[in-house]
Amino acid sequence: MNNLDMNWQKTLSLFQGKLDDYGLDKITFDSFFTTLEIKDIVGSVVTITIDTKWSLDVVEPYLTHLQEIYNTVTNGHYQLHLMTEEDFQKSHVHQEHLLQFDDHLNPDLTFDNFVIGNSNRIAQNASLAVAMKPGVSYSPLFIHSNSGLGKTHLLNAIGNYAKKRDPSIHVLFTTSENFVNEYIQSLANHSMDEFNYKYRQMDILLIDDIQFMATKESSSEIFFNIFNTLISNKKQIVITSDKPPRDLKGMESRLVSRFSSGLTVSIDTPEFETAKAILRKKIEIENVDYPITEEVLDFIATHFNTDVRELEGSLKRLLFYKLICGKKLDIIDLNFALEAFSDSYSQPAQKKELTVSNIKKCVADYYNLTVAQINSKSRTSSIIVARHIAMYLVRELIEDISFIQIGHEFGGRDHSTVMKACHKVQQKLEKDMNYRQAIQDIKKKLV
Ligand SMILES: Nc1ncnc2c1ncn2[C@@H]1O[C@H](COP(=O)(O)OP(=O)(O)OP(=O)(O)O)[C@@H](O)[C@H]1O
Repeated sequence: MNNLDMNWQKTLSLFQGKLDDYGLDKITFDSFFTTLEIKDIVGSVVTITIDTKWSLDVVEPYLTHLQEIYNTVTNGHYQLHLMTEEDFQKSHVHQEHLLQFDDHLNPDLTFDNFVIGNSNRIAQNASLAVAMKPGVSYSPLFIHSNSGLGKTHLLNAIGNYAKKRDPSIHVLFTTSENFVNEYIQSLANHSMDEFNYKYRQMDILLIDDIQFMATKESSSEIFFNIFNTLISNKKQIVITSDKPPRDLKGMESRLVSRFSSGLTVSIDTPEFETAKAILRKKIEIENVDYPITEEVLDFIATHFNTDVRELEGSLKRLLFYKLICGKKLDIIDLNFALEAFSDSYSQPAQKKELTVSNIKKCVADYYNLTVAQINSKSRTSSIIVARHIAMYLVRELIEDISFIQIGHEFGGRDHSTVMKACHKVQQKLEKDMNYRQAIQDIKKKLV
C-alpha cells in the first residue's frame, strides 16, 4: 500500500470511529464509504471517486468531516473533491489540459515599469509583498481606487513577478465580469466540475473590478466557495475595485466581510511629482528620441492629472501631433504643447460644482434634452432613461443625499420611485457596456 492509500485508509478508519457523532450506522458506512477511492491530487485538490450518483448524494454531506480528518492525518491543507467514477473518466482528459490554462497576464505590466509615489506607495509595497510570498500574510489583498490609477497594472505585476520567481506556480488573472460569464457558460455546458477545478487549483487568483459581481447572486455563491477554499488552503487572492469593500453596494455582506478580512489598500490620484515621473517613464518606454522640455511635463502634469490613463493619453496625443503636424521640430516645447492641446487644456478650469441642478443639466445636455423634460412626468423612453441616470448620479455623487430628497428634487417623486430607478441603472450598468460608457462619459464631465 503506498502512502496515499495509507493516508486514505487511516482517514476512513478514523471517520468510522466517529460514526455515532455523525449520525451514521455501520451498514451505511460499509455500503457507501468503503468504496471511496483517491484518484488524483493536483496542487491542493484531492479528487475522490465514488461508483454511482446516488452514493455520491449519500456521502457528499460528510465530505467536510472527511476533509478535516484527511488534513489532520496528512498535516496538509487539502480540498477534497468528490465525483462519480464516470464523471472522473470524462473530465480527466480535460483536467490534464486545464493545467495549461491561459493565465491572461499582460507581460508588459510589471513592477519595473510601475512608478512609485506617495499616492500609490502602500499599494505597490503590499502588492510586491504578496508577489514575493503569496498566501503568507495578506490574503486577500484588496486594492481600490478611482479608474485609471494602476490597479490592473499592479494585479498583472503581482502575477508576472510571482511567475518569474516560480514558473510552476498557478496564477490566473480575470475580471469579475469574465468570471461571471465563464460561470454561466460552464452551467450551460454542464462543465461546472472543470470550472471549479480550474479555480480551486490556483496559487494566486487575481480578480479585477470585483464591483461588477455585486447583485450576481449565483456567481457570488460560487465565488464565495472558491474564495473560502483558496483562503483556507493558504493561497493568495488579490481583488481590485473602484470602492472600498464596505461601499460595494449590492454585494452580499458575507463577501464584503471576507474581502475586509485581509489587507485593504487604496491608490490616490498621482501628485504633481509622481505624475511627472510617470510621464518620464512613459517617454522612456515609447523610445522618444527628441527632447521634451520640463515645462511641457509641468503643463501636462498640471492640466491632465485626473488619473494615469489621462496622463498617458495626453502624452500620446502630443507625440501623435508631432508626427502629423509635419513641422520639422527637434524639440517639443511649451508653445508646441499649447498648440496641440488648444481645444482641451482649459477644461479643468471649467469644471462645475457638483449640485443636483448641475447633474440634471449635464445629463440633459448629454441626451439633447432639457432639464424641464427630466423633471417632467413624461413617460417617453429616452426621457425616462435620462431621468433614471440623473437620479442615479445624484445618489452616487452627492454625499448623504437621501432617496426622499432626490424624489423631491425630481418633481416631487416618491422615494421608492427613486430607489427603483437607481436599482435599474445599477443592473443595466452591469450588463450593457455602451450604457456603462455613457455614464462614465457623463461622470467625466461632472467630476
Ligand atoms: N504608477 C504607475 N506607473 C506607470 N504606469 C501606471 C501607473 N499607474 C497606472 N499606470 C498606467 O495607467 C494606465 C491605467 O492603469 P490601470 O488600467 O492599471 O488602472 P485601473 O485602476 O485598473 O483602472 P480601471 O479601474 O479603469 O480598470 C495603464 O496603462 C497603466 O500601465
